[in-house]
Amino acid sequence: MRRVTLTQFLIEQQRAGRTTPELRLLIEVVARAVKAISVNVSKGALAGVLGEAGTDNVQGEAQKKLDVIANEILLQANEWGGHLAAMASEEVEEVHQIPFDYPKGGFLLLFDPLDGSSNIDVNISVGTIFSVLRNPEGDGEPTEQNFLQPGRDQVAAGYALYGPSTQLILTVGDGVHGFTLDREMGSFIYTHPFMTVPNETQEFAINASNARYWEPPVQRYIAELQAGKSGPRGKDFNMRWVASMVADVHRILTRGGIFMYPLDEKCRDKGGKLRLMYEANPMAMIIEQAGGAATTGRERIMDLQPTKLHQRVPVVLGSAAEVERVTKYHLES
Ligand SMILES: O=P(O)(O)OC[C@H]1O[C@](O)(COP(=O)(O)O)[C@@H](O)[C@@H]1O
Ligand SMILES: [Mg+2]
Ligand SMILES: [Mg+2]
Repeated sequence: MRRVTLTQFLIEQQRAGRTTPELRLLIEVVARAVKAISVNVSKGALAGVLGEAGTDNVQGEAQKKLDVIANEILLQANEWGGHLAAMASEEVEEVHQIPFDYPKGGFLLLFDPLDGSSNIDVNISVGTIFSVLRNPEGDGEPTEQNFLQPGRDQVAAGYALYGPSTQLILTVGDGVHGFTLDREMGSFIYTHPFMTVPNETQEFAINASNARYWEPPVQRYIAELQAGKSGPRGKDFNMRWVASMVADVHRILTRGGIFMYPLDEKCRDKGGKLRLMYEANPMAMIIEQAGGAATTGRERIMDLQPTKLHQRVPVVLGSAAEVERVTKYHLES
């Protein structure tokens, strides 16, 4: 069987006019960084990368060593070859400018370097999430304001999943494509063309320990699922919660389902739990490109006008029919 590498796939996309040489190279640099992160993640205790870093990030969360390592790998790789003007990361408070003596590129890169940090030390899947925007300053130096573009303006989005195998999932606005890392060859191989989310599902993902804080529409929706065959839905539902958004979303992309981190009394002051610019927006683009839907419970995530780089939002995404139902319950309440 002919094996198509990520590079070959991207060249095909470029030939078909779906991407530019600059965007192709940017994605290749991100993929190279992902390989380096994958090596560190898989070595675990052997490389001494587990445990706390002893520092807090901008959001006041304790950083793990791998949060810091993954962030450094992505920043360094992209400073020197990513056709970028600037970057933004979950682990960095301010916009990270590309060094001054280097020509500015036309894109902005945003990322969550290590998603699912609480799973690092217990050897459960973690990931990296990224989003690419245009630099509205042309070749000028971007400000935080320049990053505050709605998700519908993303030119590419993707994530890497460091699981039993390392996978890279990518969209440049023409469907969702999956690649699996061949560790011996060091190449990402095109294994999952045009991934789609089934419209209906019997599986849901939510942190049920927050049930007492949920709003009434979420209480109603989950109670109906839990009622199973004898309830209004007339069928049984199963539940899964990895607590790594990348892993939970990847399951939904593979076999359908709904993922929710809704607004609740615990996270109301912050606006939600998950970050808009480098968690919700890229995942929303991927899920929509795969035929699913993504809302805050009230509005489409990709239509939100961001107000802050590290803004948090409620997230409801996955199989379209289920997301529509949850959104309808919110709008009716
Ligand atoms: O600990 P909880 O409430 O289950 O939250 C899990 C969620 O938090 C996150 O781990 C947040 O991501 P980070 O690890 O990048 O901070 C998501 O991946 C996941 O969906
Ligand atoms: Mg995260
Ligand atoms: Mg993170």
